[in-house]
Amino acid sequence: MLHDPLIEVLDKAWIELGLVPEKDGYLGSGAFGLVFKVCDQNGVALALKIVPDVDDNVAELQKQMSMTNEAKQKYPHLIFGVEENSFRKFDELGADILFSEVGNHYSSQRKLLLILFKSFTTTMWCMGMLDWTILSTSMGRPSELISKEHIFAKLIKFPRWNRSITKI
Ligand SMILES: Nc1ncnc2c1ncn2[C@@H]1O[C@H](COP(=O)(O)OP(=O)(O)OP(=O)(O)O)[C@@H](O)[C@H]1O
Repeated sequence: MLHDPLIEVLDKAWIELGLVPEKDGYLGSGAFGLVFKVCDQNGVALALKIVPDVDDNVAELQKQMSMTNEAKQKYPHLIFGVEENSFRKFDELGADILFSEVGNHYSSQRKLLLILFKSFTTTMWCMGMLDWTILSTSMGRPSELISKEHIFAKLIKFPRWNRSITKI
């Protein structure tokens, strides 16, 4: 039978932290570990991350714990917390850590924010083009119509241009 040190880390973490594994609880994997949904003894869902003891994984996990704690102090509503005293190191096997929330992991939030940001900049860009088109159409009209008032009348519909109207 094959021996996988990560399975041993998982077993030890469950026992030491008094956790109940969730059926189909696999949440995902990152660059250096696996994450599972588990429940504490009060039935509260938590995310358990385990890493194998290869390269600097264990040290990285410890670093992630301190950085998460620092970030949580600064932005309590944005960051998932780490459960107190949940970091365990199992010699030559790996380590674990327990995050206090299961939900939209920050990587999916990051993707959502990126999509929102891209749509926002595209909209702004299109609106800028629209303003520019209106402005150049106005400029192409007979000179008696190219008055500040005429352009103003067109641009006033676009309040964000109000500041630049004085420059016309
Ligand atoms: N608290 C959580 N709630 C729900 N899903 C989570 C949670 N934490 C992690 N996950 C899932 O597990 C995956 C791996 O998370 P993990 O923290 O190991 O990696 P990462 O943040 O993507 O990158 P890195 O390996 O660099 O830390 C995530 O992409 C996400 O799908």
